[in-house]
Amino acid sequence: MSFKTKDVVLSQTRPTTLLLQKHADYLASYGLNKDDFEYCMTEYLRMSGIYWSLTAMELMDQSSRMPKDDIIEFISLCQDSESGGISASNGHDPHMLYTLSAVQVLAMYDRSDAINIDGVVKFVVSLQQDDGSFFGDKWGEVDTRFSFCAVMTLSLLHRLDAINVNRAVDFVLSCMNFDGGFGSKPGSESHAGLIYCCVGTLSICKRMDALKVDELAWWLCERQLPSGGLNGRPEKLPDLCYSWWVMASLSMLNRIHWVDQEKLEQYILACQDSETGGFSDRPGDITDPFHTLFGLAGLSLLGNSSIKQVNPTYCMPQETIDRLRLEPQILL
Ligand SMILES: CN(C(=O)[C@H](Cc1cnc[nH]1)NC(=O)OCc1ccccc1)[C@@H](Cc1ccccc1)C(=O)N[C@@H](Cc1c[nH]c2ccccc12)C(=O)NO
Ligand SMILES: [Zn+2]
Repeated sequence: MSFKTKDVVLSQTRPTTLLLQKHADYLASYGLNKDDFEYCMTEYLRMSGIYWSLTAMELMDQSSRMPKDDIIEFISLCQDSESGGISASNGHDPHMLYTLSAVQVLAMYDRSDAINIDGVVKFVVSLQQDDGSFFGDKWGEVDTRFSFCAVMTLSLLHRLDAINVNRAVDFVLSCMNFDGGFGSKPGSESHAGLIYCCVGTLSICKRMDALKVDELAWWLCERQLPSGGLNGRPEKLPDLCYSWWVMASLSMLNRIHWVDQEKLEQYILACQDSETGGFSDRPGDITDPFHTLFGLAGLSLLGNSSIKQVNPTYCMPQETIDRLRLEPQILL
């Protein structure tokens, strides 16, 4: 009987060095062709796409190639005057996810003055529920992702005191599973992306004392496969973006040495496309700005000195977090 572990095999002809200039050129030209099919199909998450591209360019010290004034004008047009929330594109519904992406972009540009900050605070506060959880928008979906959006958005604006932080933490802790991990709601199965959101929430609220650190770190390092890549749950295929969700979590837990960092770096480098530039989820797949950010951010966490330091809690340049004098907790 053979047990076939779901994994990929890295080819002998894979990239083994960082193609920095290719990635900067890829992101600088991405989305310039507004008629492009992919550009139109991703309008629903445009604000996040801007955050991924700008953060990646910042980490490569190439953000001067981004259209700064157009981006800032786009963001101010996306704020809903009635709710105070920000939408992914003009005319779309305001949502926690895109309010966060917009505030992250403006924080990097040091231009929070381009939006109505009190409006953003009002929007986030309006979505907190009695049990401490947060809706994503007025339609009422609860998910620990939105707890993370809430505390990240408010802390970037130095307005964390506007919500009930103790209740927010209590809800996140009510989602902790026997394996030390977290899901989207109480009783949901552990998932690396949601673990990243819950650990990040506790890091910003300085409540990491409540974590079952060794059980959680063990579950996280178990995500690594023979290829060196990481998956998001047991039995799943490796995916580059999970390198970030898992490693950023281990970084906050001060357990990053629990994964084989050399093999992980090989997997990340293998996800580059030497022709188009950019990173994909697995070697040979089509690249996109989302996986390009998380490939670069992952290499930064592994100590690649040709990439600027990234903050594991905020997934933003450390220099931005330092300028804002934010001190998210990491375990010592
Ligand atoms: C909505 N998204 C996803 O569902 C991706 C899809 C995917 C990519 N590779 C495999 N699947 N999955 C994903 O982000 O899962 C990780 C995750 C899940 C929940 C919470 C946090 C992270 C992606 C977009 C996407 C869609 C389709 C293909 C590629 C990217 C997405 O927007 N993820 C979010 C996840 C996230 C990161 N930080 C957060 C903070 C708060 C809330 C969410 C996030 C993001 O990166 N926001 O900036
Ligand atoms: Zn992915």
